[in-house]
Amino acid sequence: MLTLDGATVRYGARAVLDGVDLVVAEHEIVCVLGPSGSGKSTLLRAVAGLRDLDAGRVLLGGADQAGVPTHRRGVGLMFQDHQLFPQRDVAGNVEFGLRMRGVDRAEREGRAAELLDLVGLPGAQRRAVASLSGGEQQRVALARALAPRPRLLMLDEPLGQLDRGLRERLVVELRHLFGRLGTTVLAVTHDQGEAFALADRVVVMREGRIAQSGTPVEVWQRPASAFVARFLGFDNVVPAAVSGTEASTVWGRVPVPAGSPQGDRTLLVRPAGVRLTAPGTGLTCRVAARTFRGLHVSVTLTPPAGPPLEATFPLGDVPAEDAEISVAFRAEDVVVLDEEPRTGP
Ligand SMILES: Nc1ncnc2c1ncn2[C@@H]1O[C@H](COP(=O)(O)OP(=O)(O)OP(=O)(O)O)[C@@H](O)[C@H]1O
Repeated sequence: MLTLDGATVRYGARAVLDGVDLVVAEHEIVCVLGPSGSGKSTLLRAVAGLRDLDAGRVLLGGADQAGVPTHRRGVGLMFQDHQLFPQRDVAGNVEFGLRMRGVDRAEREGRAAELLDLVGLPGAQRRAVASLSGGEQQRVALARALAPRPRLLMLDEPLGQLDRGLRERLVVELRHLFGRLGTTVLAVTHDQGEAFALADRVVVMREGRIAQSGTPVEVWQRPASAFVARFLGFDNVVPAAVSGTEASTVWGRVPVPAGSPQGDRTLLVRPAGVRLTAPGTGLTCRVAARTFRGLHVSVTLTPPAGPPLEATFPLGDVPAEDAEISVAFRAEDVVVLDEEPRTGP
């Protein structure tokens, strides 16, 4: 459906999109994730034809899009800054793209009714945009983007403005809706929870390049690098010398899964992989902080050397603040990252 082939965009001397190769298959939902400024929006704008490439190609359905204007690319856009027309009612907004394409009135009205049903706003045609809640406006924007039946739907921070509860609900609805319609989706977000809930495949960007691409489970279980691990919120990342099923680290010896990469590496220890042991039998740490998080407690530990260690303990099994405790590591929650660590300070 969509192929980016060495896609490059420069501002001055700086490549904000740096030779990106990406393929999105028909019916696939791909979410591009990355920190602010990593080039996510630029990637979408390049695919939409809102920004020309300085090198490389964008192909849609196999056809090179160089010189093809946005409205002829057959893509639907729902962008952060792409607000609804406040002076039009809901139907006027949803039908906008169809009117531009000269679709007759009966068909426009039929399509608008169908889409408003789909997005959970049946019968809202005559409502004023200003009378809608943020979530309802987002649904109307989605119906508007879907109305012309785009071959590719592109979303930039689709749920960015909404509060967390509503976002979590809408993201599940969106995934069902796209599945039902068979829509191919390329979405951009800085919210990893949103990306993981929505996507068939997640693409993590760093400084204009793809740092990792994989299913949500693959990326979550095996971050490709310390950058990706930290971006996902894992802070227990240390250099390690791996030999067999053991690694030597600043936190002492840490068991690693069989078949892990060997030699000088970077190690990720998931917080769930830090467990309490009998006093004196493991790594002695001081409890620096505790944060209650529903069903478990996040605990920051100060080991004798090296960076703080993040652990999660079940409620009821939580050491007191300032206590000295002994911890060991569970191999199944340890990941030896594939990348070679950087040398130097
Ligand atoms: N018109 C422009 N002129 C100069 N630099 C630009 C321009 N547009 C974007 N940039 C720069 O390109 C880089 C990538 O921007 P982009 O908007 O693609 O990032 P992003 O990952 O979408 O970030 P965010 O999550 O903050 O929206 C940024 O450093 C930005 O400052």
